[in-house]
Amino acid sequence: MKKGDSSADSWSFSVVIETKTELWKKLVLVPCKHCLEHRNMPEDFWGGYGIVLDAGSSHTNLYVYEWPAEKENDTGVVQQVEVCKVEGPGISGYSQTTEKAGPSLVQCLRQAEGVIPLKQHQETPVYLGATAGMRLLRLENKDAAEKVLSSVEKTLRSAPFNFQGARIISGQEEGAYGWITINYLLGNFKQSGWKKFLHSLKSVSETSGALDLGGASTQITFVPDEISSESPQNLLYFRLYGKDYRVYTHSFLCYGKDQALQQKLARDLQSTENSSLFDPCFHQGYQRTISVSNFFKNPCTSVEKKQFPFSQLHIEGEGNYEKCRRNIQNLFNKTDCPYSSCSFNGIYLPPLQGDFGAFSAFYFVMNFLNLTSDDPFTLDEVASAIKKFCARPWHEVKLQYHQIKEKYLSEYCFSGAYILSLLENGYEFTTENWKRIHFLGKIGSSDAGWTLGYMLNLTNMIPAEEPPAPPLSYGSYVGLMVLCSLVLVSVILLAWLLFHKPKCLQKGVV
Ligand SMILES: O=c1[nH]cnc2c1ncn2[C@@H]1O[C@H](COP(=O)(O)OP(=O)(O)O)[C@@H](O)[C@H]1O
Ligand SMILES: [Ca+2]
Repeated sequence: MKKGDSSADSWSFSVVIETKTELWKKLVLVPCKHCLEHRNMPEDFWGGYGIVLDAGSSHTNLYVYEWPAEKENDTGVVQQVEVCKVEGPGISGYSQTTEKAGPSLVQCLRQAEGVIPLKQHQETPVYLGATAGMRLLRLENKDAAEKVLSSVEKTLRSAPFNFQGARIISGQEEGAYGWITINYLLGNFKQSGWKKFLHSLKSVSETSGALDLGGASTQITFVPDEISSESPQNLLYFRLYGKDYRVYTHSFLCYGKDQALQQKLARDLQSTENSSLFDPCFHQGYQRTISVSNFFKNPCTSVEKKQFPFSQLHIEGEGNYEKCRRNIQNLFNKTDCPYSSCSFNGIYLPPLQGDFGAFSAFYFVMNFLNLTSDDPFTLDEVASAIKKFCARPWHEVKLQYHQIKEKYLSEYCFSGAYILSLLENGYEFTTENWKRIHFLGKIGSSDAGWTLGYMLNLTNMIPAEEPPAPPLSYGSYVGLMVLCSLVLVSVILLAWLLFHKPKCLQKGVV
């Protein structure tokens, strides 16, 4: 397979999805020495930069990562040094003008050129991973999705970096790489000292679960207490630093916050005979008009398609949080569950376990609502804060937050209510384990998201086996030598005292 062939999903990736037994679908991190050769990367790859473009449904972000020259024996050494938000929509927004998708990335690629030293440009790998917006476009119009990918590939190949592929990643990968990122940044994979000792007593290491909310999909990934083989497509197996991890993951397409709103509106439309609608999830006084004909082209709403005697729908806000929650609840089908336990829509979910890092739109929304403090808010406090915000009239909200984009501002009430519905009704977080959700924007200098995990894996930076202990540092070596010398001198002194007792002691003279 040729380098950079974006049509192949697994050509040079050290993550390969394979079915090892009937029961396990395994996502194995292969310790592949040869991977670097396959990817035309220099052997002395350590000490450099890597670029990942996160082509999300709403927009594309370019991240530059840097790692030190020494292959350190600890996690958390790879760091984000730059992020650039691409102007305009996500690449799936170029379905009508596919040739413009690639050029939209040029400005951020130039910015990366300024950050990375010139002599390292050629060896710097660049990857683009597209998520749910492109998964939806592929469902709606495969040809347009391919053209968009070709356009971005063309642009990335013309940049001075080492192009490594532009592809649509699966929801399972998105969940897995998000989980890898946050646990890598939190230092959960490699422990030292007492922490390592404590963890070695347990069969499974303590890791943090990952909750990712995008515009078009949402992912939940964690290590459950007991693993059942009921739903193999939700189970992944990793071996990292010599430890096995059995991870549950699921990605819900159409349940990112933008598509969830589209789904909600599509349902509301079913019960209206006229061209205007009151919506409890928008502030009182807020108005929006949507085109009905475009609305049902989207795979997330197409099942609700029917003929309407009007082409424009006029929406008016009511600002009623409780009604909004009831309205959103209809998106989660909790009736049929073919497994021992489910989240919604008949999808297996094992009992929730441990702490969770909630990032991307989970963080953006909760941060806007001032609900992300270190001393976590209770579930009741969060609900009443969102209720209060939803009840504020639109003119007042707009006046106070005039600097915020109207699209975001007008939807924070819906988004807050949706986040609570997803977590409380969808995944069934309770008042008790709500405390274990931590809303994270960054960990250190790096954004929480799937991109770092993706790059760490593709550059083979997380080994399957624990690397041998490093040689001692100079300081520790000197310290050890001094300690040995002291012990040796003490032993000689003690022996001398025992075998050559001073005469005064031998004669019992005091
Ligand atoms: O500052 C912000 N405030 C509120 N929402 C934001 C902000 N920045 C990004 N978002 C939202 O976060 C979500 C990011 O989703 P993304 O584009 O990654 O989609 P995907 O992961 O489903 O492909 C979108 O809904 C976007 O509108
Ligand atoms: Ca995303």
